Amino acid sequence: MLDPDKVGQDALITLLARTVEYPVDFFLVGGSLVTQYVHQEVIATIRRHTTTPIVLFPGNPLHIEPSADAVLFLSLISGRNAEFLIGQHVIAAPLLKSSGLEILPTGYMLVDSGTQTTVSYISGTMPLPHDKPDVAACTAMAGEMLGLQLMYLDAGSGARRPVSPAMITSVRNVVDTPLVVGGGIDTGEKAYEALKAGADMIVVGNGIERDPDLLPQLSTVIHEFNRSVIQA
Ligand SMILES: CC(C)=CCC/C(C)=C/CC/C(C)=C/CC/C(C)=C/COP(=O)(O)OP(=O)(O)O
Ligand SMILES: O=P(O)(O)OC[C@@H](O)CO
Ligand SMILES: [Mg+2]
Repeated sequence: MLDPDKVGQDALITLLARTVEYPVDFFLVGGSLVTQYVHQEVIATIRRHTTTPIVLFPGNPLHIEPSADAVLFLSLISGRNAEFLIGQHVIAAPLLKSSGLEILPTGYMLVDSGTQTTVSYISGTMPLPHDKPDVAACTAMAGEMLGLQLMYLDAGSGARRPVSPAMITSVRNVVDTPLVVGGGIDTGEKAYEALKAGADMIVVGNGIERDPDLLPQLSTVIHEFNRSVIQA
């Protein structure tokens, strides 16, 4: 995940060069609260260096940028704030319709990580309790029944503790949609735990921003994990 406010041009180019050797599946571009509207520039830089698909991760309709490939159309189903369940979507719909972006209807679930996260504050919602996998499972089930095509469990950017393996597994067991997990994954071990518990995709932001050497470590972990799944 690339936060348009945090990625400097030089660091971005260095990171993009490293993804040639250690590829990622997608670049997520976005943030809850963006202060520098440089999505277009960040996307143009990514395009100059790779052909990896670019997916918007928007906090509100101002973050829509048609030069990306797709957008996570997030409905914040862990919360009870109508604005983030459907309100912002009504505002964004005509823009998205004419944008040409692929729309990925996503059940977005915030999970408590011990401290208040930017997303929880900005959305004015309470996250799911960290130790209640059943609540997460029922939320995801309802999201799938409503037609959402992707589930995203997020402990929030820079979370002290990531989503627990128990919660990931309980969601994995009840829905057929792909499952994305993010927030606080800053070591190879945490990435492996999330994959082993049932995540199909992991999102890493702060960890790689802080330590670019995490990228090769994660790449190794993911390759080893995929190899072990193929052999089993
Ligand atoms: C319908 C459209 C286009 C937008 C609304 C989308 C909704 C409902 C968003 C849900 C709530 C929200 C504010 C999500 C933002 C998720 C996000 C991009 C998180 C990235 O992390 P940050 O919270 O920015 O991390 P930092 O605190 O590290 O900057
Ligand atoms: O920055 P981190 O903690 O990796 O979190 C990424 C993403 O899941 C945040 O929404
Ligand atoms: Mg941010």
